Order: sequence, then structure tokens, then C-alpha cells
Amino acid sequence: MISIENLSVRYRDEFALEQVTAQIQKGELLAVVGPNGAGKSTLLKTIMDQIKPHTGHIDLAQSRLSDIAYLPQSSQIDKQFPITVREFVAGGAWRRLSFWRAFNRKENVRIYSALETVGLLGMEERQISALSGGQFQRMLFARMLVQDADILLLDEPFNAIDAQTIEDLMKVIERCQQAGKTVIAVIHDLALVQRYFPQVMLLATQMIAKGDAHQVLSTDNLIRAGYQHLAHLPADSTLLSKTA
Ligand SMILES: Nc1ncnc2c1ncn2[C@@H]1O[C@H](COP(=O)(O)OP(=O)(O)OP(=O)(O)O)[C@@H](O)[C@H]1O
Repeated sequence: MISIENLSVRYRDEFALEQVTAQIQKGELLAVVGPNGAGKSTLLKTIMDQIKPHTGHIDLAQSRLSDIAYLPQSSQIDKQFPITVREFVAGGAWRRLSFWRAFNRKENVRIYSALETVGLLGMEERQISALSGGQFQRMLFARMLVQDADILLLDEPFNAIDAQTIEDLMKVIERCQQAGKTVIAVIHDLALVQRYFPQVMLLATQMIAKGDAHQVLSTDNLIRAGYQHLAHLPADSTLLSKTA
């Protein structure tokens, strides 16, 4: 379980998160949603201990930081770096390796199996700069699979990605959850959240709501979170698909 207690995070004098409290159960498939600047990425970075809280804390229970895999926004990765798909995906194994324990057969099997799962088998010797947006995202997922962590943090994994890739990668996420992993994903597209995510955390610097998707994503909650364009709609969450 991840226990977030009264968490506040600030950059200089501006709060990005304010007094957020939430419990995330082991094995949860959770979408983190909220308008621009709501503190979603900050929450993931704080869970990963990249950012220190101003007040409050996050308790990972039995898990350690090494049990967390983080899939950053793809815009944060240098796509021109001269490295092949196989080399990039192999990077997911680094925690298990050392100078003395180099790659063995088992790690190679893991890499090729991950490439197969995301549909990139046959592309392993390609430079990452030659991949399409969808292929690049598949490669990020393959590296995350190789890491084989218990907690997966995904920051906008489906931004500017085609529908087929989203569907394929959602299957990968669902399989991870069925294997007992905890999945926490920042997602902008509320229709996508409604379709795939049973649990939702709605943030607007403060916690607006967390729980079952259909309850959290009520028009009322969304307006409270600052989705102003919903203000003229009746309180009917089926209208959500129009917000994407
Ligand atoms: N490194 C930083 N220095 C200063 N302010 C920051 C920094 N990172 C984020 N912020 C600010 O903190 C607030 C929350 O940012 P964050 O990136 O966590 O929001 P978000 O919900 O992920 O936004 P988006 O949906 O636009 O990606 C924003 O006002 C942002 O401008």
C-alpha cells in the first residue's frame, strides 16, 4: 500500500500540492486526473522521492524505491541519443546488474519477451531516433516491463498516441495489474479513464476525490476541480465523453 499523508509540495512560494491524503492499495489500477497544473506529475515525482515534500509524507509500506518503475513523459527523453531499441530496453535491467554480473541469458530472454509483448520484435537493432511516436511509446513500456517493478508510475503514457497503440498498451497495463502490480497513471483523456480505469484520483492542487471512477468523475467533482467548460452541462457524468 502507498499511504499519502497530508502531503504538501511547493516550488518556491507556490504550492503544487496542498494537504493531499490518500491510500493506494496494492494491485490498484488508478488514473490520476486533473486540469493543467493540478500537481499530477508532482505527485508521481514525490512518490519516487525525486521531490521532497514541504510537509506530510508518503509511506511505501513494504515497498522500496527500487520497487518502483517510472515511465516519464516521452517529451522528457532525448530521442536523438544514438542507441538501439534493444540497448534502450536493456536499460530496464540495470538494477539487477553490476560490473561483475553482466547480462546473462535470462536477461536477454526478458528483453526479447518484453519486445514481443509490446509488438516491437524485429525492430531491436533500430536506432530509437527512427521510431514513430507510437513505436517509441511501445519501447518505453518494454523497458518498464524489463524492470519488473511492483509499482508502475506512468506520466501521460498516451499523449499524442494512436488508438491502436493505446489499446495494445492498455492490455499490457491490465496484464501487469492482474499480475498484482500497482499501476498509477496520469491520464488527460477522461473518456479513456472512464473506459479503462476502475479507480480515479481527481486532483486540483488539493484532493477533490478518490475512489470508483463513476463516482469520482461526476460533473460536480469535475467542475470543482476546475473543468470550467463543464459548468453549463447538467449533472450527468455520461456527458464526460465530450470532455476528451
Ligand atoms: N520545477 C518546477 N519549478 C517551478 N514550478 C513548477 C515546477 N514543476 C511544476 N511546477 C508548477 O507546479 C504546478 C503543478 O505542476 P505539475 O507539472 O505537477 O502539474 P500537472 O497536473 O502534471 O500539469 P499538466 O497536466 O499541465 O502536465 C504548476 O503550477 C507548475 O507550473
